[in-house]
Amino acid sequence: MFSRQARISGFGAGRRIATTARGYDVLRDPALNKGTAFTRQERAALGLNGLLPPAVTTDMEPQLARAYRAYRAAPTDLAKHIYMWRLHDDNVTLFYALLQRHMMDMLPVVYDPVVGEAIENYSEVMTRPRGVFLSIDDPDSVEERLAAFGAGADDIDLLVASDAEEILGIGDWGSNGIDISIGKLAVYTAAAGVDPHRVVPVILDVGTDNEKLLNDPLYIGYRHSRVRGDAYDAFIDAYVTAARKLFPKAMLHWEDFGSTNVRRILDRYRNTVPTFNDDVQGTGAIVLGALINAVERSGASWADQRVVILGAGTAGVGIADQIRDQMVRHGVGRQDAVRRIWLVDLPGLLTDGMGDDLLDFQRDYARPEAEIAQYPRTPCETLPATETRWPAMAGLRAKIASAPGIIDLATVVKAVHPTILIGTSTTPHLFTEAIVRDMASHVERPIILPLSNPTQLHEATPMQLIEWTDGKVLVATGAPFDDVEHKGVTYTIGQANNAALYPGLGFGTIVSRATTVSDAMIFAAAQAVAGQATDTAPGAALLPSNEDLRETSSVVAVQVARKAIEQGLAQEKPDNVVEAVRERQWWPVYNPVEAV
Ligand SMILES: NC(=O)c1ccc[n+]([C@@H]2O[C@H](COP(=O)([O-])OP(=O)(O)OC[C@H]3O[C@@H](n4cnc5c(N)ncnc54)[C@H](O)[C@@H]3O)[C@@H](O)[C@H]2O)c1
Ligand SMILES: O=C(O)C[C@H](O)C(=O)O
Ligand SMILES: [Mn+2]
Repeated sequence: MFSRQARISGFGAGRRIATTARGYDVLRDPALNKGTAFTRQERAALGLNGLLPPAVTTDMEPQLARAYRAYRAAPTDLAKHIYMWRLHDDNVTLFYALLQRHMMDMLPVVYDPVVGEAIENYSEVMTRPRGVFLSIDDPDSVEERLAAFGAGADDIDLLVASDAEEILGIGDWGSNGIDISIGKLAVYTAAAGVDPHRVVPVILDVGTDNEKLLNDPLYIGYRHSRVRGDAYDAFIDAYVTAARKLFPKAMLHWEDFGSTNVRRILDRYRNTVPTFNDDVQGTGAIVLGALINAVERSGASWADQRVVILGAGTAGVGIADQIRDQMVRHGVGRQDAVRRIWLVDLPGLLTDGMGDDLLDFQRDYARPEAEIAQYPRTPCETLPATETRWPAMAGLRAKIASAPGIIDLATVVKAVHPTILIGTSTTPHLFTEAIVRDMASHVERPIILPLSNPTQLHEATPMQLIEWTDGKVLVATGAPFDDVEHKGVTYTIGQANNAALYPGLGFGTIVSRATTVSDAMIFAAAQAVAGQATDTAPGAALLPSNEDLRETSSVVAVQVARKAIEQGLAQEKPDNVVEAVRERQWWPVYNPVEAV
């Protein structure tokens, strides 16, 4: 990703870079390269005369203009994504300066939704490898491979790792999933100012069950089915052990694991390592942020909410846990709070009769059989036999599909009259007009969050929800959507994507060097995001705009670091947390490069 030839002192603007590199070695190092922005003195000292055209453009503007033109000329979103990462190969500073200037345009190209397309086509997208590839085929080499990255113990703040079993809502993409670790880290830098030279993207290749990849001669990963069980756990442990040893100050971020592994991994490390799972906790917290504002605007109280969640996997139950805790904060008993949440998945409403077939983190929410005995059952087709992504849920559905049949979403909505409906099912169109109209007929301001990424997987579009509820809905979505006009009101759609939360959560953890990431730190992050969407006019978004991501993330980081200090988890306790966050932020500005 960058070379170690450059030793960088200080943070942010004004730091100096000293290098022993000369000539092409300077230009080929994306951390050092400034292209035409090298001054005449730097060109002379670094042996660049003759290797650059004569124009000297130290204020970056002409470079930004050139790069933006090239970006616009790329014919498709995927071509734009590839262009951006080629630019990054060339000049990291210019990449982030461009991204920051055109955040609303470019974030969806570098990150979600286009990152999903890039992962599906990664053999075309990959040019220069980025990050670290670890393999379960060679668990003894984990430390050696991480060490090959070339960073010292004090050089790394953050690692993002994925085993790519459940990328967004598009399933298993094996080693191609390195691009989600890379994309998440780009957002950390663009949003929060995490130094892009102090991070490591990691892919944990445990094989893939994706037949398409296994049969693709261009596939870049290991060609065998996913390894599970003890060997899997030992491999994860080898990664954590090596990462902790080599980079003892770094935070570990987990991304896009499958629902049968995700909680076990999180629970194993959360009390001893500075770590969080973005899909469980980051998502839970950004959704809670949106709901804090939605419930307030609905005029109802937290104690009166009834919540239906479609898709009871990693994200769905992560969200349920945050909602449960929020109800408890508002005086509801824990068991009562659990009873106000209904989880619906492939087998329909989850009930306690499903017993051991449920995933461990779902069990608390299973409805008592006695309660649902009278609910009508719907016979339904089972999934195609090839469906392997959710064996537990698909198996349960197959068991009950024809007799007695499942209790489907429409039935649950009819019976429960939810105030909040959330979609994390990876399946488009499941919030049908009939279901939404039914919900809206029983509640003044239905709160509906279709969250399945990428865009085309959303359970409904904001335009549909606004139309079907005649503008009464309070809506936020996982992917970015344009404003919707309805009866003279402009509805701005807040994006409930964890990208608005995890960068600040991670940066606050880094700045305070917290030893763990506590529930209170996560709640502080949710409150901090919610507090920044203050416009309550009709149609106003429930969350702050991504245009303001730097601002939002800074506030989140400050609140998270303060909470870590307050809870005694911080190893660094600056008197002025705001100043400490500001000082540590990396900005895409050119700094002087000195020859040594
Ligand atoms: N907006 C965000 O910030 C955000 C964050 C995390 C995840 N997500 C999205 O949420 C979705 C789920 O992600 P995850 O990590 O929880 O995946 P997961 O695999 O852990 O969970 C998906 C669940 O959906 C269920 N499901 C599949 N088809 C269904 C159907 N037809 N009806 C009901 N349930 C069905 C599966 O059985 C599984 O339990 C993805 O599309 C992902 O992109 C969004
Ligand atoms: O990556 C995203 O856009 C959000 C989330 O982490 C997801 O898995 O969908
Ligand atoms: Mn994710």
